[in-house]
Amino acid sequence: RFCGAGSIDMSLVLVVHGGGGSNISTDRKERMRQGIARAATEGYNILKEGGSAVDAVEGAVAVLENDPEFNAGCGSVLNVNGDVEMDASIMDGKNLSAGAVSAVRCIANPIKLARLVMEKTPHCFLTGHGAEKFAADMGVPEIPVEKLITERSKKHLEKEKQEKGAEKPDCPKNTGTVGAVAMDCNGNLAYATSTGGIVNKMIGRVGDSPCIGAGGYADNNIGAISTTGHGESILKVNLARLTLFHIEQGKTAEEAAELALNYMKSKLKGLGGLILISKTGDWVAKWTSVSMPWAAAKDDKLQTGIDFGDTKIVDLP
Ligand SMILES: NC(=O)C[C@H](N)C(=O)O
Repeated sequence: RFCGAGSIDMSLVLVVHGGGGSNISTDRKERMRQGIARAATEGYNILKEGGSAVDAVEGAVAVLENDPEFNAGCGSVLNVNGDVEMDASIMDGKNLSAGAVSAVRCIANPIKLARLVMEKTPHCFLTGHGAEKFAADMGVPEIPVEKLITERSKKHLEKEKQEKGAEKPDCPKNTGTVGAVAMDCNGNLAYATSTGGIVNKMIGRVGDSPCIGAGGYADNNIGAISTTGHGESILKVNLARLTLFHIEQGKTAEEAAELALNYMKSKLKGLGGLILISKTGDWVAKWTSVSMPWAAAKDDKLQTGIDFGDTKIVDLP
């Protein structure tokens, strides 16, 4: 079934997140809320024009990678060397096709490279030099690293080095990882997640975001999910697949999200968040971190939030 404009299916759903983390300053909050709303609207419009769930999550995440407020693409946090190494992954729930890249540098949109890995290679995960060579072969422009580094990310690294604070599972400071989940007019599900990782990380550190089953998962028979938070904890519990497992066991999206996040918290003191759409089109945004910017577009309404209980709803044009 192709949905062109004019045959708008009300089951279209697009949810995005801007990373589970600690307190966000008031003016940054406003910029993040605007960014997250822009990304959700972009993804939802792709769905309304008949685009696939994969097109929508890629489009929404690319908007957030290009927004310097978020820890992905431009605005990524810096590693111990003051360099940017980015991770991203994407998955098509129709056939479980997946693509991921890790530790990539000097490209604007890691999520687009992850999609190319999914569609143009027999593999599902490329890393470091190999991923960069593949990007060059695919004609993805190389950009100077300075274009990805912001004043805020430089200050963030400086402060982190002074405080010598290694990221603790119970206080993830690195808000701003981005993700999206979508259901298209054919009922297909997809997810995309992209991040700069955690500030002051070791060179070559890979987090949960590019790992299928940890940073996200999509299966039309169950649901689509993108996660954020303390990467090492998320990897250890396979947070995305664990959440979907609970849905397979008959839990609602809400119950599944709560069970999986609470498991990570009780077992590892790991905090984080997730966005999820079940195969029935129910969606949820949940977090155990202090905050998580999120936005959801469905039935031509846009909901946004950052802290607990601050949801705003507006009509989409
Ligand atoms: N804020 C985040 O979501 C960070 C990401 N999960 C990582 O550990 O790389």
